[in-house]
Amino acid sequence: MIKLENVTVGYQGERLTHPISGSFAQGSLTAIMGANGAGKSTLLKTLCGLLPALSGQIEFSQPRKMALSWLPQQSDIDRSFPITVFDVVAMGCWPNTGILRSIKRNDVERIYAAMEQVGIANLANYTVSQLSGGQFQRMLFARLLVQDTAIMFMDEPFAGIDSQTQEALLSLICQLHQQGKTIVTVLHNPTIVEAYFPQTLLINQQCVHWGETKQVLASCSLYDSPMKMALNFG
Ligand SMILES: Nc1ncnc2c1ncn2[C@@H]1O[C@H](COP(=O)(O)OP(=O)(O)OP(=O)(O)O)[C@@H](O)[C@H]1O
Repeated sequence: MIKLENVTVGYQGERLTHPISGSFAQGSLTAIMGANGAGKSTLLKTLCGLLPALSGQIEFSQPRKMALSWLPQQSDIDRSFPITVFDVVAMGCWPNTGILRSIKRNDVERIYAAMEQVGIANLANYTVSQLSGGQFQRMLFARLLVQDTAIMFMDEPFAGIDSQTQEALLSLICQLHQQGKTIVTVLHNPTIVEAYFPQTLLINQQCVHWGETKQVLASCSLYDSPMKMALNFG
């Protein structure tokens, strides 16, 4: 479980969000929603420990370092770095092996199994600059599968990908949820959120809604206009 008590996030002391209190239960599947610039990515980075909270407390029921993995926004990643798909997916082993130790045969099998599961085993020797957006996103999911942590944070995993890849990745998220993972995903599309995500955390500077997705979306007065809602939570 991850418990938040009056947590605010932001930069240089300037808070982006209303204080957030509540918890991500073990095994829950939650969407974080809010307008552009509302602080969703900042909240995710704060939960991961990459940024300090401006105020409040975040408590993990297990040591955070080994328990979580993070799928960053594609725009946060330098795709010109000369590294192969295999090597990126192999980074999922680092929490267990350390950066400098070589991976074992068993790890290589896990890496190939993960690439197979997301349909990119044939791209193992490609460099990341040679991948399409959807292939790149599948690669990041393969790394998450290798990391195999109890908690998974994902930042806009479907941004800029085709509907077939989106379906494949949504089905993977559902499988991971069924395996008991705690999954927190930043998303913009209310139709996907309503169909697949039982819990929603809606944030902006003035208020926070957190609970069952239907109730959270219904509490938003713009619920009848998904597009308006995605762009302008108020
Ligand atoms: N490193 C940084 N230093 C200062 N301000 C930042 C930094 N990173 C982001 N911001 C600002 O913080 C605000 C929130 O950014 P964030 O990326 O968390 O929003 P978001 O809700 O994820 O938005 P989007 O839906 O557009 O991805 C934005 O106004 C952004 O300009």
